[in-house]
Amino acid sequence: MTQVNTAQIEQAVRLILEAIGEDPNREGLLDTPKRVAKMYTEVFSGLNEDPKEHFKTVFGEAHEELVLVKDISFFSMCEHHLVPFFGKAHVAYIPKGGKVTGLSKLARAVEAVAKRPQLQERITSTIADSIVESLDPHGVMVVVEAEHMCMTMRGVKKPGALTITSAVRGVLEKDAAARAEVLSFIKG
Ligand SMILES: Nc1nc2c(ncn2[C@@H]2O[C@H](COP(=O)(O)OP(=O)(O)OP(=O)(O)O)[C@@H](O)[C@H]2O)c(=O)[nH]1
Ligand SMILES: [Zn+2]
Repeated sequence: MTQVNTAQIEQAVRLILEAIGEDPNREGLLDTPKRVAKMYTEVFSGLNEDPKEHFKTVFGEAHEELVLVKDISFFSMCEHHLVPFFGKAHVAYIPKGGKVTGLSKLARAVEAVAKRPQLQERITSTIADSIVESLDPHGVMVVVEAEHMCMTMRGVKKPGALTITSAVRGVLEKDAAARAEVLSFIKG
């Protein structure tokens, strides 16, 4: 497991504060480097986690129809600007051969993948591929909707703009009606 170098983060934050013309020794900022190091340790904790680990929990249930956990809230950090993007992930799969995983494990996998410097597209496809590799299901569909702070608080400044990404695997790739059913459940 990679250990986060908090001393290095603290040093870097002090340098950034100096670089913007702040005084890192003024009272209000004294503990800031330490707080930021603690915060980064938390928000990047997914770097130490393999989402597939969570899918080791399987129940031998003969359910070979849709399972959808929707509205899984997540917070991630855009790898280009290191500011947050956040929203909801919807994770659907059709189990095969009695490989049904715990419902919370789908949300745990989202957390593991989101808590890294990320791209929304990569979050979406990594979750889908982890389910395929671990559970070998009939099909998977992951839809992620998020607002990117780098598009709202800075740069192009478009608050409310929502980015939607999807990753579809297996039978859901070919079956438009099944895909539509998943989408209708997500919307409903
Ligand atoms: N595809 C994708 N792009 C992202 C994501 N998060 C942020 N971006 C984009 O990454 C791009 C980086 O563009 P650059 O031109 O290198 O950086 P920039 O000058 O800060 O760009 P602006 O945001 O347009 O000001 C921007 O268009 C962001 O909107 C993401 O999850 N997926
Ligand atoms: Zn960004």
